[in-house]
Amino acid sequence: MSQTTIMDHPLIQHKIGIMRVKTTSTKEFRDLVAEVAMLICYEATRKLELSDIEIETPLVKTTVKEIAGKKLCIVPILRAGLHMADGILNLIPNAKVGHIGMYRNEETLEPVEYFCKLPHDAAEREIFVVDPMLATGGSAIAAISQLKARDITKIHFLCLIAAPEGVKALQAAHPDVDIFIGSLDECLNENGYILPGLGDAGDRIYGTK
Ligand SMILES: O=P(O)(O)OC[C@H]1O[C@H](OP(=O)(O)OP(=O)(O)O)[C@H](O)[C@@H]1O
Ligand SMILES: O=c1cc[nH]c(=O)[nH]1
Ligand SMILES: [Mg+2]
Repeated sequence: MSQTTIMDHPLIQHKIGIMRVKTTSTKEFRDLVAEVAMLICYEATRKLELSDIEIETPLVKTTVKEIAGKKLCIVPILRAGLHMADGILNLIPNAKVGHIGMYRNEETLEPVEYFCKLPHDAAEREIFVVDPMLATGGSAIAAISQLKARDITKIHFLCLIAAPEGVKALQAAHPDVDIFIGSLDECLNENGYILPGLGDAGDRIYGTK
């Protein structure tokens, strides 16, 4: 049974609050994307399986835990997801990274895919799809459908900000995918932007507006 988890950690709420401020600089915004992604990843990896290994401390032999299998893969949805992936790689540096390029048509709000490159053994991996914004849900739904078409089954979705409309659509389209959300906002506006939101995440990360 999949779950939707909304983060209530004070650090996440504090940092997302700074990201919402329109005068927050590109550099600070970018740094915060990586930091909040890392904090959400901490929760999203809570159920990873562990196995026992024998080691020697400087004093005795003992048994310690390690992540079983070590088959993880982060899949950022370009562009804005890219910097979330960088933050998460600080926590799980040996994860492989796949990329899905997707942008929203500004009039129809439909996602347009322009790139997909995944590790050759992606179907054997536990996948963390990352994108800061879940608005209508179209981009996340299309990206996850693309993964499932390649026989990938163990999928989690991580975002910084979600609209209720997007959460509902994603849950309906992919009920098997766990969703981790930094902040659940109020609604979408008439242009498909999240309110109160933080604006266009990609533009704010890369300074393109
Ligand atoms: O839930 P949706 O309605 O599909 O909207 C969310 C998408 O919109 C943004 O990407 P955008 O299209 O602006 O591309 P960018 O990352 O290149 O800026 C965001 O990063 C998501 O991918
Ligand atoms: O509010 C929104 C909605 C979609 N994409 C963004 O970057 N921001
Ligand atoms: Mg954008």
